[in-house]
Amino acid sequence: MSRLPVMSSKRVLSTNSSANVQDFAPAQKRVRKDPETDRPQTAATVIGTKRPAAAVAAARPPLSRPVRGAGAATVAVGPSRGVVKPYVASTAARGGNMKPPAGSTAPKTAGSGAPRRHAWDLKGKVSDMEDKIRNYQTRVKSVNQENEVLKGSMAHNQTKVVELEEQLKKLEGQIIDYETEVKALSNVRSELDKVSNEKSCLEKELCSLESKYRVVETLRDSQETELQTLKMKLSVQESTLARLQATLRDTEEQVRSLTDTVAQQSEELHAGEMERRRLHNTIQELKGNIRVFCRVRPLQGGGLSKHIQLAASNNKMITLAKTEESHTGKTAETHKSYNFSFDRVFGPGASQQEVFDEISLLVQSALDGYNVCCFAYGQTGSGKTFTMEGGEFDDSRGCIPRAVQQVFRAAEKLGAQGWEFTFTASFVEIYNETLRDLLYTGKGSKRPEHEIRKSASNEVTITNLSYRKVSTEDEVLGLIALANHNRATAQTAQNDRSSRSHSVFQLDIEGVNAGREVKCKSTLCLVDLAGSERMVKSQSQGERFKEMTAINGSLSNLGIVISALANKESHIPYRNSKLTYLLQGCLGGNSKTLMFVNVAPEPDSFGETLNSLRFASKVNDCVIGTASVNRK
Ligand SMILES: Nc1ncnc2c1ncn2[C@@H]1O[C@H](COP(=O)(O)OP(=O)(O)OP(=O)(O)O)[C@@H](O)[C@H]1O
Repeated sequence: MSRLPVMSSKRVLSTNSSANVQDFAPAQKRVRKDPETDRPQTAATVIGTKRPAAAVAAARPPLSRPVRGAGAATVAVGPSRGVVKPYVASTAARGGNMKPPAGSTAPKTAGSGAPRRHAWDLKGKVSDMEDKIRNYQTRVKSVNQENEVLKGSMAHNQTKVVELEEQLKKLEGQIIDYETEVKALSNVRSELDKVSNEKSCLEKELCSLESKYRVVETLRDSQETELQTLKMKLSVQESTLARLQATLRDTEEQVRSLTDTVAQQSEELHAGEMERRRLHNTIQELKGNIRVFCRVRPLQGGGLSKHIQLAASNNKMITLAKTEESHTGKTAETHKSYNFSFDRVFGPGASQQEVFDEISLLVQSALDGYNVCCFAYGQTGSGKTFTMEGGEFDDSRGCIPRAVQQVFRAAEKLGAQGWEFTFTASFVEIYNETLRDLLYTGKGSKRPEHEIRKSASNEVTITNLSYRKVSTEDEVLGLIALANHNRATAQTAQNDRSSRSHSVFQLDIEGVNAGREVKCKSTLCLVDLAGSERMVKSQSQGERFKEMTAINGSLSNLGIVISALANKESHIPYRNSKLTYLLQGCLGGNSKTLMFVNVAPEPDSFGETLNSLRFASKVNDCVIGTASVNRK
């Protein structure tokens, strides 16, 4: 690591010269290198012999020799060997390191050329030895000093070593830290790689985005241009709008005034509608609350009937004329004619529409809140069903479908004036004084029985009868078809039954004008009566006798009721027959009644026609009291 501190040992080593190292090297090694060591130790063998003093003095080394020059010799003369080496040999081996002091006169050793002491010069040798010893002592002292220095240095170095060890520990800790850091850094590096990958991806994306941006910029520029154009257009439009707003304000003002006018006119319209109803009713009352129309059926083979004459001057007279043979035989024949006057007489050529036009005013009265009852009276085959129901084609449709159509159309028109209507239809047959629901759709075996009930508010209802809510003309026509189907089923079981039963179609009408808090309620009742022909008692037997009794009873009671109403009798015998009981609400003071007397033009029906016209004439003479509207 470059951050590691430089070892101080280098400095320590630099203080010691290579010579010093050699000086303090082990003595053995240096001895081996010394050539003097191979030489025979003659000096040792001559210890104790005398030598001259001068020689000794000459052989003595100078005292001022450098301490370091004797280092190796000190080791060489270590006490472990017990051998004293000659100083000369050791110093000679050192070369230039041990320089003798200048001016020294000591005899040279054999190696260096110094004079050798003679064998006898023991003193000189001793002196040399003493010199050597002193020299060695000096050197030992200096070595000791050096040793002390070295010890101090060593202690210092040891301290340093401890310090360095501590530093080393620290550094090892640091290394661990650094290694951890390195690991972390390698993680960082991998992260960095990832990031750099991501970066390159992002750069690519950026490139594509930049190209897109350029496209968008182009687009923006074009849109800005467009925007400018639009702004210009907008300003034009704004000025137009301002003009239009001014116009709108004027128009709103006009609308307000028109709304006021409409409200005023609506008031007037309502008042007008009420006035129309009042006048309409007045007219109907002037015409009579019970009216009788006579209708002559065309001859089945075509042509004109001879015995029925209709007044050409008006359409209210009918004359029955018959020429009979004289019973006395005095005259060839007797001419008898019977004149009858009705509210209206329709000849064989009268269309269904012409007939309906006359009763449509009464249908309007039903919508205005008056009970209306319209029934057809006449012998079998005289045209009652044709008048009331008619045929399938539009032209031949009878009073019931036309009345239904008128009711729904008128209700729709009145809706614009705030009226809302609900309609309930029922269709019932009275046969042999028994009621039968013609709108029944269940199993024949489970047909319920019916009773006529009168509520506290004098409303007549039939128990278990189907009362169907209807809202369209088609729904009602569907119910009429269902009723005809039910009648036809009964007819096959019992021949010619329809001629011997009364069928009563009732449409209950309820109108509400919520805005004006006005309500009205009425019933439009359209009845196809059973054939009115009388049967000779002797010819009527069994069921037929029972039927005829029931029919005659109910028809004659109808006449009685109408007569009682006309005479304002205290008791009106409604309950004497199912027919009058059921029609109670539609007959009398609170209703408008229309009777069709249908006439068969055939000569053999003369008697029945006469009877029918007589009955109708009686009814026509009745003036039933003023009808009151069912309005709240
Ligand atoms: N005004 C008329 N114009 C043309 N055809 C008529 C007219 N009146 C009745 N008819 C025809 O005469 C026939 C008998 O008429 P319708 O069935 O209406 O008599 P009805 O009195 O109802 O008889 P019933 O009492 O048996 O029911 C029918 O075929 C009918 O189409």
